[in-house]
Amino acid sequence: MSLPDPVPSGPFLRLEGITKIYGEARALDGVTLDIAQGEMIAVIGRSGAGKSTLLTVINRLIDPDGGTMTCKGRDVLALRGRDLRDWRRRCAMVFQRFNLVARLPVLTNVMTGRLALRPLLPSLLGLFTDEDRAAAIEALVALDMGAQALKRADELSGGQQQRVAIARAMVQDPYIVLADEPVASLDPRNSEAVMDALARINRDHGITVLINLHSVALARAYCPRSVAMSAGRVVYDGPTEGLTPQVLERIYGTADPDAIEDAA
Ligand SMILES: Nc1ncnc2c1ncn2[C@@H]1O[C@H](COP(=O)(O)OP(=O)(O)OP(=O)(O)O)[C@@H](O)[C@H]1O
Repeated sequence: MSLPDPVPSGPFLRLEGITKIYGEARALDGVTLDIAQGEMIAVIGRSGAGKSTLLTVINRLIDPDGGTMTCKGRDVLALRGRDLRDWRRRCAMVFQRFNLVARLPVLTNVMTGRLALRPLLPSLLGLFTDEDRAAAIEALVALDMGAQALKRADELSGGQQQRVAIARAMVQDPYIVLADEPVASLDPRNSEAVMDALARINRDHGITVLINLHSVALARAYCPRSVAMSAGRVVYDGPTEGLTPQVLERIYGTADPDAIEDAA
């Protein structure tokens, strides 16, 4: 899909009335959201609130049952074939479990992000170009992971593996990185390194970042804007500093940070 170059402000992605129903569960229930290019947004809320579903609908891994989604005015839900593949690579996902190939070198893992940019046959054969290699090294260096490039992925700590996954997302040349609980399985030091990496790609490369987080403290430290979900609905959308104890009580039923982490 050929979109105009990203602009620094104004709605980039617009969701209106997005609904996703699984049997009895309304995973998303009329979600309306405007996202500007270059934002770094935390998505918070209790377990089952719809946070993961929101990211996968944006990426179009799943399609909603209702509502509209536009990117710079273009109907994202109408994209098919090559345009849809292009959209998915422009919305790079980062998962809690990294999804790296354990026995392959870090560099190869990152280069697989480039496969989405290429015709199917070379992709199937896993053939990488010098350009792929250069892009992968550049992304690793940008995230202070250059020295690890030739190690096997499973030799790295969880935080380092997640930074490799972020480098892999970067070489997809994304408009937006959708990170689904990227630090949920990491200790505080590694969580910070991963959040720093996401903040860096946001700040230095202008990539919009949407992160599902269990921790309100991390949202406060890294994300100027928070979107809180409850039962598939957006119940708060505004500055993260506006998450007062009263607002948290409304979102989680408690304002106690430990109880919030357990509920999320
Ligand atoms: N594939 C599916 N089939 C059936 N129900 C689903 C499916 N995916 C999600 N749901 C339901 O949709 C609702 C929202 O789930 P979702 O995973 O988006 O929540 P979440 O906020 O990301 O939760 P968590 O923080 O636990 O990951 C839940 O009730 C969940 O059980």
